[in-house]
Amino acid sequence: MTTQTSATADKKSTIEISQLNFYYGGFQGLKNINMNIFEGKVTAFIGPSGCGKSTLLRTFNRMYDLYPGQRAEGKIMYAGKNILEPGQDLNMLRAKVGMVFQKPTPFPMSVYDNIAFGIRLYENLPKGEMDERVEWALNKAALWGEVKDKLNKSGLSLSGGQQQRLCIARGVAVKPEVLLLDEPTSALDPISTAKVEELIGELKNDYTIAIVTHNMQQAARCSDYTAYMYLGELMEFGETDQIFMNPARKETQDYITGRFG
Ligand SMILES: Nc1ncnc2c1ncn2[C@@H]1O[C@H](COP(=O)(O)OP(=O)(O)OP(=O)(O)O)[C@@H](O)[C@H]1O
Repeated sequence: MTTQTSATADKKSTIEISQLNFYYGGFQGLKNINMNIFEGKVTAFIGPSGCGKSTLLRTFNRMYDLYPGQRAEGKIMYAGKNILEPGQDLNMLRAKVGMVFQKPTPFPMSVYDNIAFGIRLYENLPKGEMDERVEWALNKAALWGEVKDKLNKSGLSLSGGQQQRLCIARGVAVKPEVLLLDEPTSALDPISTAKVEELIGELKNDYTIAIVTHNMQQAARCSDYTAYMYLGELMEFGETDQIFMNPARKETQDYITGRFG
């Protein structure tokens, strides 16, 4: 049974999750999840290792569909449709609900093509417009200044922090509505982490963001809402300030104060 505060009741939702169950073969990874992801806000998912944070994030764009034996039941309403139903345009869904992974994963191609590649899958832009879009996306990811003279260099030649911002730029370039960030800073040094956190604060002006993090300070700093998960269940969900200052459940309190796990 999830504890939810009333402050979450009257906000506009981008994604509405109800009675969501998820299975890895015979193992149930998510149990009856009910929550909303609010428009233009950052929602952080926290909880001990293996509690289902990444599993939940991967249902929002049906990333799990790429793996046999994994299935979801219930409802995830996005743009007026239950995306779990058959017959969805998954390429379009993944363009609208983009994802950035824990480890930076640039393609083995130039910085420019790392951005242009994804755009070409969905749009046929003339060269001038493509150049503008690439610059726009790199600017959005706070990377343009550092790479504008290296656009033809390999994406793999950038530092880890720059590679992660390149991946964020790649996600932003196709103009998604939602960005899913799965521990986006866990492989980064503190300076790169601070840059990505600052970026998250700016990106939420244009996008709805869901982030999985092990870093309590990061969740407290970056998010508007926090969801605490445990053993595949959503234990508590509410405004970040309330979850951190005055959680309704003792389990949440124990986790965020480090008395658990
Ligand atoms: N491919 C898989 N096959 C079977 N079980 C899996 C698979 N991936 C994850 N699980 C199980 O599902 C549960 C949830 O895993 P998940 O990766 O979502 O947790 P998490 O909260 O993101 O953990 P972490 O913080 O360690 O990344 C765990 O018990 C895990 O062992």
